[in-house]
Amino acid sequence: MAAPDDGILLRVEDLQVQIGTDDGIIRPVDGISFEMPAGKTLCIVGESGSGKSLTGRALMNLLPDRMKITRGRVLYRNAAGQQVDIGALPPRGPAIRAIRGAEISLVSQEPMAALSPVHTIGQQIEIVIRQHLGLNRKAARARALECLNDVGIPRPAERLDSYPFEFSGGMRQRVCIALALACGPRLIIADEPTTALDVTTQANILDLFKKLQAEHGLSILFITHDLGVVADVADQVAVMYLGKVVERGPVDDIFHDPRHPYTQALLKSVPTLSRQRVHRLAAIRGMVPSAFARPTGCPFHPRCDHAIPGVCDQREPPDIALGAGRTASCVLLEQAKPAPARSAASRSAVHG
Ligand SMILES: Nc1ncnc2c1ncn2[C@@H]1O[C@H](COP(=O)(O)OP(=O)(O)OP(=O)(O)O)[C@@H](O)[C@H]1O
Repeated sequence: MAAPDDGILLRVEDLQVQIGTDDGIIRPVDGISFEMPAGKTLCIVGESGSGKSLTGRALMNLLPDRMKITRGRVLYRNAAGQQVDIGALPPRGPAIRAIRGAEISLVSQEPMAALSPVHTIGQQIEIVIRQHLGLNRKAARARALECLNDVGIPRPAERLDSYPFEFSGGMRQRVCIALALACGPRLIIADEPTTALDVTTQANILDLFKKLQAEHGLSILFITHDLGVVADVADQVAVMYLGKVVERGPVDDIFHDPRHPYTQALLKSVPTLSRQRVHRLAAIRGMVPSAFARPTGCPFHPRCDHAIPGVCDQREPPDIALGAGRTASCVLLEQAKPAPARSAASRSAVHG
């Protein structure tokens, strides 16, 4: 079906992912909704176990065995301008294979796991190009060279014949990004791509994503637990907690006017140069509960300083609309008025 171009590349509606385990069924992604504007970066942020990675994989219909999408839609506007529900496609069928790796590609945290140790990086990039773009060997090699060049690998013509172990961690992540770029994708899902890297290399890789976005008009879904990374790269933010998107909106609104108690607590737990001098950091009390021990009502209520007994432990909070593209799910906000529009102020709260 042809879709009107409203600037939204991907619209996730009420998405739920279920896992059948030996101990029962769990729902690590439990009815989430958000939109990805074309050519922008959306960060999904939250603590470990909040369901960020499985959300990213569900968007590519690339879930591990025993997991499936049980509710909702992943509406993607493809290169031909048609709207496709990715979640409804057979996970191993030709339709999703034509999208995965070609229009939507994945960069994960551990480059060594994504690359074959026994093939040169040239061979690995060329095979993807030949598969999806149908180019001959010579043209595929030229395209692979262009990709290595694009991601800043020095002496790219020589490095095409190197094996992954011959690269440093940061250069290996650049190779993975080159692989993800090889077929000219429209959306890159980057799952904690800098977590395993030292701080300087991390900053270089974040700059690379920004450069590639500016040059190729890429949309990027960036999954991270690090609010410093969010402040650096995000246009839009979705905050996840225990399988739910508890707050979402433009990055400046999330940093300067967080409305959900979980977002507020996350921000208070981030060191800043000015805050370090005068305040102790506030850790969020307690732990993210196991997916098997999901609290009733609001999933955050056992750790929330503002929880109202008899309400937050009983009632699932509704998504409250707080302005354009802005929602938060908390009963405390039910009487809230839309926040005033914010200017693109600095995100110095995290950068210090
Ligand atoms: N293979 C699996 N089998 C059973 N449960 C799983 C599996 N993978 C994930 N889960 C469950 O789903 C939850 C969400 O996992 P997910 O990897 O999406 O979290 P995350 O927010 O990306 O955290 P992290 O940063 O630690 O990966 C986990 O806490 C776990 O309960």
